[in-house]
Amino acid sequence: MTTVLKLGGSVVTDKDEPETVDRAALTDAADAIAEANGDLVVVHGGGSFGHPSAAAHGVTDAAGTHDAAGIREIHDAMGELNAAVVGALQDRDVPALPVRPLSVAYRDDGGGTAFPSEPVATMLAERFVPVAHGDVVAQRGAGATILSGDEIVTLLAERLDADRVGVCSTVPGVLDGDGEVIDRIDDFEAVASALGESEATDVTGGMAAKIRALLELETPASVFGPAQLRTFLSGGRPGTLVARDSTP
Ligand SMILES: Nc1ncnc2c1ncn2[C@@H]1O[C@H](COP(=O)(O)OP(=O)(O)OP(=O)(O)O)[C@@H](O)[C@H]1O
Ligand SMILES: C=C(C)CCOP(=O)(O)O
Repeated sequence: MTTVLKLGGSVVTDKDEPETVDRAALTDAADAIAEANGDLVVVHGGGSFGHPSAAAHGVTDAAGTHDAAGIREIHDAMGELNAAVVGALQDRDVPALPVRPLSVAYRDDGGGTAFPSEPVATMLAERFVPVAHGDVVAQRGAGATILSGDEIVTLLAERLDADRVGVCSTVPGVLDGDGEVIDRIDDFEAVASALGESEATDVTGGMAAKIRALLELETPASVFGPAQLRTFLSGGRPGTLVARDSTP
């Protein structure tokens, strides 16, 4: 059983304070992951590390830069957060290892992304827990652009033929216009009017971009909040199920 789990940057950082880890939330998430069984790939987002730094350099998932110092700054900020996540997991005896996208992933001039999955698959085969993150990556014709953790989740889930996909964000699921959790989404347009951007600085499009990415997947994905992480990791389906067909 292979599970790909995204830990939202908004969960593991304080999105209102620049480059600040939310230690309590990260500890809770690491405790839940330490109890999980099966092959697990963790991907985390940018939160108050990647997003402000990308915004400061005018870089998004569509707008690139050739400023090498700026690219390094974004990558370093994400490296710092990645070290905190890997460290919290290793502190709980989870055999976590960092996976840094800038060194392996790239985009073509149409924005198509390649993320070689062999290093991740080999880590899994050796019983490690790979921990990748949203990052800045080279893009042909554009310098470098932002690759979101959500897109990495979909790319790795496909390449690794994942059985389960979970996206843990600060919200208990995707909310409708009345603030109620939507049980299931199989069509973007049906929910588009309720989907917005993130409330914090976010260069990759918040919930709307997340749902678009997850609807590309063959494997159904769950979107849920931190309080439901254990439920998801023990086989439950909390929050919103994003599934483009009738697969359960
Ligand atoms: N209909 C909606 N339902 C739920 N959340 C929504 C909705 N519309 C907009 N949002 C916003 O989307 C945010 C989640 O997207 P965001 O990209 O910030 O999360 P994340 O993946 O946890 O963080 P990061 O992008 O840093 O990894 C929520 O915190 C909320 O502010
Ligand atoms: C902003 C950077 C560098 C990463 C974005 O990843 P996301 O938070 O998953 O959208």
